[in-house]
Amino acid sequence: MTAPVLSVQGVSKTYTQRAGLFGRPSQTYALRDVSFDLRAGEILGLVGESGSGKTTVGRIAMRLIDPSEGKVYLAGQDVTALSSTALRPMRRRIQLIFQDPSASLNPRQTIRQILRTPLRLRGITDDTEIARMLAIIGMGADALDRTPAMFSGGQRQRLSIARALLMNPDIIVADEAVSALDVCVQAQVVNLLLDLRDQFGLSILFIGHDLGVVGLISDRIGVMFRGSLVEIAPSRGLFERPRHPYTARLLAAAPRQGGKLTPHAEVDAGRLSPTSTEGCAFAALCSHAITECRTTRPVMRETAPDHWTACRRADLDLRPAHC
Ligand SMILES: Nc1ncnc2c1ncn2[C@@H]1O[C@H](COP(=O)(O)OP(=O)(O)OP(=O)(O)O)[C@@H](O)[C@H]1O
Repeated sequence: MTAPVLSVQGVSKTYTQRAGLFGRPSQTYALRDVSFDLRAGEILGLVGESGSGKTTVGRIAMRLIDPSEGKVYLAGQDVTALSSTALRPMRRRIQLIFQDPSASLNPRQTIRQILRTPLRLRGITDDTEIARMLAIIGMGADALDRTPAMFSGGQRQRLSIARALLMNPDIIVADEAVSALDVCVQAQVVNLLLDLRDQFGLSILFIGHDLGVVGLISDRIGVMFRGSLVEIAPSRGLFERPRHPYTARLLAAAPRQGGKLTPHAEVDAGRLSPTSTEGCAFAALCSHAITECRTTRPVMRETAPDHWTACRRADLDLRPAHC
């Protein structure tokens, strides 16, 4: 069996805090003994309430911060032991997408300049890959001379995904990457990430607090609670048979659509018709768009490729105004 693309083993992170100027320092655990593997082409979701340690896991996986204990392996190599110089070529393999693309795209640069930066870092001087990447994210060459402010939030997030992909990574860490977007636009970005996984075999660590969205995009889900990974299971199994009481509480508290949180049961019951025209139009409807992207796409692509392409185009052209 091949090594996981990312392996986090027994990782803990403590911070030292002092109560007031003269207070005694005390240690707080941001993470406690967290272990998991991310496999090639897998989307692993991480959910949990605010402060449960999700972002810390992502930052340690990227070695933006060091763990207090434990090891992180990228493609089998222990990166916790590497110096910052030795780490540099490894860093390219794992790219981060933030919640707020406005903060990560330089407002004074054009999209051409922004997308050229990762290519230059790879020593590539021609722009062919930029045009190809724009097509993948559903944009044309007319985007190149504009600045980030001239795009919607969803378009900016797609552009930041393009920039990350131009580094040619194996892994994307998407930290609350769709949380700030309207639900329609969330569906577009979720669709795009699923496409990228299918096309390029990318592995994605998808961090979020919305169990509905995380459940739909992820193959497996890890549940974080007060710094510990209390449960990790295939997405469907976790929804249907949560093993940890905290997971059950999260599921009970999650907002539902039509009384159901998970779309799997809807598909099984034949309530979604993946290849019908209504199914396609349905995909563009906000509250069901995310549901659709996970459940109908693989079937639609196999059985009705033209329909799937049309549907995907419609989905990419969707504007928040239609919500
Ligand atoms: N630099 C730091 N110094 C001290 N404590 C920190 C630091 N960074 C994170 N923490 C603490 O570690 C814990 C985990 O934080 P983290 O941001 O990973 O949680 P999270 O699940 O991503 O939360 P959110 O969803 O709100 O982003 C929190 O209690 C946080 O206050």
